[in-house]
Amino acid sequence: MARILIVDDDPALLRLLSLRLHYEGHTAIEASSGMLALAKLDHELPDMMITDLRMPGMDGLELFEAVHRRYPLLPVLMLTANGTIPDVVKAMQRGVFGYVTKPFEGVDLMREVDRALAVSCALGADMPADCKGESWREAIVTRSPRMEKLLAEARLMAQSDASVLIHGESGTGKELLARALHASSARRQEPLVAVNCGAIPENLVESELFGHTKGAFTGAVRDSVGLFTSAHRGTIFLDEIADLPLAMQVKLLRVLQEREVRPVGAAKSHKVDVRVISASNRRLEDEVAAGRFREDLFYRLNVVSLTLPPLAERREDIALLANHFMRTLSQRYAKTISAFAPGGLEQLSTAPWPGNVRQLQNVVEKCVVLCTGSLIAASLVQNALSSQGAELLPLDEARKEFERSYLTQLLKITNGNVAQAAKLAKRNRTDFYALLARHEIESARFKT
Ligand SMILES: Nc1ncnc2c1ncn2[C@@H]1O[C@H](COP(=O)(O)OP(=O)(O)OP(=O)(O)O)[C@@H](O)[C@H]1O
Repeated sequence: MARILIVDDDPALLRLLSLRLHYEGHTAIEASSGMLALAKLDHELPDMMITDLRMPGMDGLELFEAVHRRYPLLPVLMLTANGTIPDVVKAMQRGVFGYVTKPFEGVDLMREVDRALAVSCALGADMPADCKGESWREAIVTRSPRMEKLLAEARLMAQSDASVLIHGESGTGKELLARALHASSARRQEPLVAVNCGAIPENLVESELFGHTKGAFTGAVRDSVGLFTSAHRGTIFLDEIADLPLAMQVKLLRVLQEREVRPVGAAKSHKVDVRVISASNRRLEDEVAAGRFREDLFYRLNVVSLTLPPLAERREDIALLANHFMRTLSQRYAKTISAFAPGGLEQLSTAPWPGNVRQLQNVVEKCVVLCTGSLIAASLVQNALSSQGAELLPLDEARKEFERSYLTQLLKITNGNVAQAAKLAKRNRTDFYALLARHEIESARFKT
C-alpha cells in the first residue's frame, strides 16, 4: 500500500486524516507545517502528498511549488475550505493534481487519493533498479490523465524490442516521447540516433541511413558508417517517416526484415541490432490508402503505436507547461521572472494552439524576452499570442502577404525601376504592373 505525506497545522484534522488512511491500508506520514513536510520528503519518499491550503508560514501552494521543484511528478492533493474557489483555480493552474473541500466525506477524500495513486503507480513497480523512479520521463511535463495513460503504455512498450509508431500533430512531443521510451528501455546505455527523414535530400537518404564506401559516388571521399550502424545496440528514431521516398521504403523494409545493412558501394552487408521508433504527423493508414506509403513497411513499423493528443485536448497541461517554460527560459535569459500576472495564464489556457507545445514554448519565450519586471503582464501574453496568430495566416492570406513583401523588396533593390524589377522576377512588364496595382504599391515611392 502507499506512503502518503499529510500536512496540516490542525492537529485534530491531521489525526483524522491519518486514521482514515491507515484504515484504508496506507502509511500516513504526518507533518504539522510546510517546513516539516519538506524536511521529511527526501527520506520518507512518499507516493503522494495531501496538504492543507491555508497554513501559517508556508502555505499549501508555496509548499507545492517547493515540492514540485524537487519531485515534479509527485501528485499533490490540496485541502481547501469552502468558498476558496479562486485559490483552487490558482492551485490547479500551477499543476496541483486535485483538491478536496473541507469538511469532506471520507469517500470523497479516498476517491481523490485513489485517483492520484493510480497516476503515481502507473509508473512504479517491476522496473530494473537503475530505471526505477521517474528519470526516464522527467523531460515530459504533464498532468493530463490521457498523457499519464500514454506514458504508462510507453513504459510497458519500452520493455520489449517491438517497433513503435508514434502519431501526433506537429509539436505535440513525439521526439520527446521517443527519447523517453529509449531511456526506459534496456538499450538506454546505448545511443539513440534521431533522423528527420523529411530533411535529407532524396539522393542522399540511402547513404545517410546505411552508409557508403569511399568512392561510391562523387563526393564520397571516405567511408561512412551511416545512421543505422551508428545506432547499433541502441535505438533509431525515424521522424517524419511518411516523407521517406517510396524507393527508400523498400530498402528500409529489407533492412528491418533481414536486420542487416549494406552501405552504398559495399559488396557485403553487415548485421545491425537496432530498435526502431518512427513518428509521423500524418496518419500512415491514410498514406497507405493513397499509395504513398508501403503497406508492408507500415505493418513492420506499427507493431505497437502511441498517439499523442493535441495540446488543445489536454488543456490542463497548458498552465503547467507555461510555468515550466517560464522558469527554464527565465534562467536561460538570466531574468528574474516569478510568475504570469493574473489573466495571463487564462489567455494561454484558452488559446487554440494549432502548433501545440512547440507553439506554446515560442509564445512563452517571446513573453520572457520582452518582460521587464518580475511578472509577465497579461497584455504581453496577448501580444505574443496575436503575433503567433499572424504567423499562422490562412494559406491565401499568407501568399498575399509574401507577394507584397517580395514586390516591395524588389522595388527597394531597383530603386523603383519597374522594368528592372520585372526582369528580376522573371515577369513581363505588363504582368508586373498588374501585380503592383493589385497590391496598391506605387513604384514611384521607391525612387531615391
Ligand atoms: N510534455 C512536454 N513537456 C515539456 N516539453 C515539451 C513537451 N512536449 C513537447 N515539448 C517541447 O516542445 C517542443 C516540440 O516537441 P517535439 O520536437 O518532441 O515535438 P514533435 O511532435 O516531434 O514535433 P514535429 O512533429 O514538428 O517534429 C520541444 O522543444 C519539446 O521539448
